[in-house]
Amino acid sequence: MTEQHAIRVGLIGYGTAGKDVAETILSGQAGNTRLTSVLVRNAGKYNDVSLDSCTITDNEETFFAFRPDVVVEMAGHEAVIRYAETSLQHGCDFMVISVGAFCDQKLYDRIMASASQQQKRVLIPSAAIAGLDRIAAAAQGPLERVMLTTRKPVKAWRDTYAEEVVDLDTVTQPTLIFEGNARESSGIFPESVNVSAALSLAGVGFEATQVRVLVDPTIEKNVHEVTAKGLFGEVRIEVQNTPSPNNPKTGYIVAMSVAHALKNLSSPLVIG
Ligand SMILES: NC(=O)C1=CN([C@@H]2O[C@H](COP(=O)(O)OP(=O)(O)OC[C@H]3O[C@@H](n4cnc5c(N)ncnc54)[C@H](O)[C@@H]3O)[C@@H](O)[C@H]2O)C=CC1
Ligand SMILES: O=C([O-])CC(=O)C(=O)O
Repeated sequence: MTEQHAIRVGLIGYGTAGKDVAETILSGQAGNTRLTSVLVRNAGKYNDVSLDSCTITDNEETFFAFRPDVVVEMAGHEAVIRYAETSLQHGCDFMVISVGAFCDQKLYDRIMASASQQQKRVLIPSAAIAGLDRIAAAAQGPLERVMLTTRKPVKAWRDTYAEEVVDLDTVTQPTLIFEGNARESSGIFPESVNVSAALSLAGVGFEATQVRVLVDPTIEKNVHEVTAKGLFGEVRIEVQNTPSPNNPKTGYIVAMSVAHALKNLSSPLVIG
């Protein structure tokens, strides 16, 4: 494939993970892709940022005028609500990391209908979690249990729902702050437990996916443990993600996973 045929990428959000994704594309780590435009909320904040020939804009029309093949959302639930259907209707695939927004079933159904109608795809990279391929394969047969346990250090829980249920300044022991299903966890933790939504969509859905969330002052990394049992057998997968210094809620691996998913779009070899 020549540079001329590079996959055109439009990025929504230039925060912790979005910036890292932009860098991977510019450095060639995301395969044969080209960053055409970045949609931000206030372009004036980025006057000093130079991304080769890519345009940073806060204007939706300008963003889509660059005709991206794939729009990559790295901006949060509100951006999914606002731009998923619009992206598909502009003829773009939509790669999404704020998957928890899909806990709104009506929104999810509308987005899926748009994707089918436009013959475009919604792409969900593994991001902070692992084993989605295994859970999706295992869901081909009966699955009797899929469970996620998410544990993060105190600093990852500032400015979240956790502050309503635990005193983050004094907590010394691992403390359970949520137990329920993924429909609930995706909505309660929009910035921290999107992984529960990705797991649901891979496996047994939002209601049947069980979720436990802990504030854990004894750990340094963001830990996600997936367990599942079914006809296929059993699996237990634990990831320990190094938190990004700019946003300890998010691991470095999130942008790396998006880069890998983008690379898969143009690679002759697709693994996973
Ligand atoms: N699926 C997964 O495993 C993971 C998903 N996430 C999701 O990714 C999101 C982003 O993570 P970070 O980069 O760490 O957050 P961040 O807070 O560092 O960056 C988000 C950026 O998006 C921008 N933004 C928000 N709404 C926007 C809009 N409508 N248009 C354009 N830009 C907008 C913000 O100004 C900010 O610069 C999180 O909120 C979370 O929902 C994060 C980690 C893992
Ligand atoms: O990066 C992580 O550990 C996971 C995360 O924030 C999310 O799922 O929203």
